[in-house]
Amino acid sequence: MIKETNELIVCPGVYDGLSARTAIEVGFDSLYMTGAGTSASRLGMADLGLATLHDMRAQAEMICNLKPHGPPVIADMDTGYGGAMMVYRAVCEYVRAGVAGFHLEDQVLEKRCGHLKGKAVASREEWYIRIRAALQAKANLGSDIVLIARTDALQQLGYDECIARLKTARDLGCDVGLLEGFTSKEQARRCVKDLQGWPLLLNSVENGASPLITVSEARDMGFRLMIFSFASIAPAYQAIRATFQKLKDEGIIGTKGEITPRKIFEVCGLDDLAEIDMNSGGSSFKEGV
Ligand SMILES: C[C@](O)(C(=O)O)[C@H](CC(=O)O)C(=O)O
Repeated sequence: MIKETNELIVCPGVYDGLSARTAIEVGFDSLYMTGAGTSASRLGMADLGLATLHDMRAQAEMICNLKPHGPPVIADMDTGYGGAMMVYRAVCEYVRAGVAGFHLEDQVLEKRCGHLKGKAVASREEWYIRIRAALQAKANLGSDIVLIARTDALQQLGYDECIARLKTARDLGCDVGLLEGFTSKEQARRCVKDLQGWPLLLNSVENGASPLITVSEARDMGFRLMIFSFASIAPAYQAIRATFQKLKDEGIIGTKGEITPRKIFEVCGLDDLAEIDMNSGGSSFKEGV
């Protein structure tokens, strides 16, 4: 997709099957699987490097295969979960899962969300080893999976170090760059200029370390991809908490009339499934559903 268009590709962050289905219902044609959201929903754990390759691949595989020709999914690959061999294996697993693109970062293995304090990054060479391993996997599988090089070095080592790392990542053959945690709009604009000609991804995390940048601002700045990591996990938490509080206080849930069980199941493919059954001569839906 990134090679077919010069338009900014906007990906809402999804963290589970229902949030992915909801983004598809709204009409997004590409999705981002957030690692923070996967860790929160699958493990009930903070984004501190606890989600394993197995957790991430399984969630990505489910999301990528909800619809036969569903929207392409960019998935978080954190640090690649180990050294060269592990990164190689992670890329092979993401390719087989149907992932369209992934970001691979330079934090130490005991990583944390890019918008928290106290991050530590691995050496340049350690990150390049991860990248070379990922590129080998791509080449050996003949895969066009998009490799997004993400640096988290800004907080610890400053802007110039990020640009140096990203330039090398670009020269090694990464498809897209991502500088995590811009501290100003000016810095974001400057980064696009400093890496001109190479597609860059902007990670928007409201109330995180970076200023709020809108889709149209990101487009004007020249970013090519934009992910909204917390687009579903934050509102989901807000809505679930408010509802639970209402249940606790008032003894009811208070769901709007149009949100029936059937409506939720429709979002989750009810009609497609009924069609498959009927086309196969099944009778599960003869009396309606
Ligand atoms: C992009 C990210 O890796 C994610 O998991 O969605 C996180 C988002 C977040 O935790 O704020 C990150 O920016 O590190």
